[in-house]
Amino acid sequence: MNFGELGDIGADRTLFFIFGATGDLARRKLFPAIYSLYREGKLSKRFAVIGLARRPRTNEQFRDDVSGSIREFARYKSEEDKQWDEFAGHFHYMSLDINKPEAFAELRKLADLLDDQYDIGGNRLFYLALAPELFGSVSNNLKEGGLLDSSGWHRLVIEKPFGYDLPSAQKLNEQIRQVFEEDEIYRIDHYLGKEMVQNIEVVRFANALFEPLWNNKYIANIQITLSETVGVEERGGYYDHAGALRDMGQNHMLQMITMMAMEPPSRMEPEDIRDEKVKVLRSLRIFKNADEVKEHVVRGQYSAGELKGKPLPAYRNEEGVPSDSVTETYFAAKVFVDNFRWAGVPFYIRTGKRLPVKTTEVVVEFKNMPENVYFSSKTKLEPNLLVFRVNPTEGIYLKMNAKRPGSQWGIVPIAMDFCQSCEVGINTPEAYERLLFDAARGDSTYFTRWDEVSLAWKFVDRIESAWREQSTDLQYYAAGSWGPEAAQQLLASDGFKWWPVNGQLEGEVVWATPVAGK
Ligand SMILES: NC(=O)C1=CN([C@@H]2O[C@H](COP(=O)(O)OP(=O)(O)OC[C@H]3O[C@@H](n4cnc5c(N)ncnc54)[C@H](OP(=O)(O)O)[C@@H]3O)[C@@H](O)[C@H]2O)C=CC1
Ligand SMILES: O=C1O[C@H](COP(=O)(O)O)[C@@H](O)[C@H](O)[C@H]1O
Repeated sequence: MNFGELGDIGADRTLFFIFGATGDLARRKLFPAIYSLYREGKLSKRFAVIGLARRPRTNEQFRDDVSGSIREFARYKSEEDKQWDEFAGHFHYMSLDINKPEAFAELRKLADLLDDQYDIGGNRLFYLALAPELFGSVSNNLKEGGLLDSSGWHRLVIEKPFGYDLPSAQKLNEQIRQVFEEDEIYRIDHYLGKEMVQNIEVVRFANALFEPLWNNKYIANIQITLSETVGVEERGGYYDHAGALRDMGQNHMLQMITMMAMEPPSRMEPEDIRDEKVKVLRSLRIFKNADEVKEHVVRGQYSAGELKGKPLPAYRNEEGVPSDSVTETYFAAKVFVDNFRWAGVPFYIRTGKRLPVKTTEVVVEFKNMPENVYFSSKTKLEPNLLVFRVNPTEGIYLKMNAKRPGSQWGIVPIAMDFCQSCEVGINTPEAYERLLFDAARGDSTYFTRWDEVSLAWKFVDRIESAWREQSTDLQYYAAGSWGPEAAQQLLASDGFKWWPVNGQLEGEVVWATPVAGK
């Protein structure tokens, strides 16, 4: 299938500063992303990367690290790359302790040198792949060290978590705002870099089929599932401090709600889109008290269980997790967007570790047709579903009712299941590629603005404070199961159910993805 030209504006000349260049994020995501951009010709040839961390490394050692990371994680194979040495030559390393401001004067010298060598024009992108506690010091030291005196643009890209709650996020924001303007700050939420999350807007606003129905007259509910099979891996310390609501809810899940619920922007420009997303967050119903939280939010923690015959430990026995932890590894919630379009439509969201499958899906369940005379009493009419398959399979699934072939009035559910990842394969950009590309060309659409972040924290803080009051609400679920039973009840009490993820529904006839040339 031919998906045509991209039509994107290329990235500007850029000097990338990767703080935390010896860390996990740089290795798994950032170096491979830079490589893909280079291979696809999206990066200007006039670029350089300075890797920064405390560990000593020569340029050669650093280039070996980068090469290893690309061999392991990139979607293009470096072995087949005749230009590899040319690419690797753009990478430089400097050992630097962020807590030592004097090191930044040295960094400036290196930056000015590379700026001249690669004719970068003073454009600087500072990527902080670091613990958030260091964000303030880096920003300040960049300024004091003269790194922001170059003639081009300066952009700060920062990773989540952006704070622990609203007060800590405000403090963090004040620190970086002392140095950078809001429009120079690119806050990463990697879900916004995912192809199918970006596709939500297009499917909504480019199809006469959906937008007229996109409201409380025709939509019964919206379901968002982010399920993971993994536990907390090596991040027990961080995770136990955060929990599922802060780790996934405050950012990825609320962002997906905004994409589903926003009004059409006046233009497809970053600020117009972000303005509409902010309006959704302003319309989120904040639960009034702990009882309301209890009624609308389920939280759980995994106990020992198994998946595909493999025994799995309880969360409390994971490395770095206290044996008496009451941190949630799962939550499900019924959320309301109290505005004209969405009044009365529940948004059900759930996420958890150690669930049976890894998947991210957004399901739109349309209201059912009246069971009028046309339908025989024997026929159970299923609601229409539109599913955005975000991760790991990317695609769009649409379920309808049709006449059962050969019958008189029999009805059979049929589905169109478009598998984008099957079609596009290796050409699907990974989220970090998209986001690095956007940051380097100054497109902030898929980064979160401060007002979005602060409103999301306001919503989350209310739930967190209720949980602190009622810590006994934590429910246990066996690792490898779909979470606490109460999460099923959340929907059942409204006459709904969670739709199965990652697969077709029982009894339906699927129209496979049309394949080019067939
Ligand atoms: N890993 C992931 O998949 C994801 C990570 N994130 C976020 O990205 C950030 C980085 O995560 P991750 O890469 O996993 O973390 P790591 O712990 O793997 O890496 C941290 C990096 O920071 C460097 N560092 C620590 N202290 C200093 C210092 N004083 N001066 C200079 N460098 C320092 C370390 O290098 P050295 O010890 O050599 O100084 C290392 O390169 C975190 O905020 C995390 O929450 C967000 C989403 C996903
Ligand atoms: O931000 C995070 O996301 C990952 C899941 O991301 P995905 O792209 O693999 O779906 C999650 O594992 C992690 O806990 C969280 O910090």
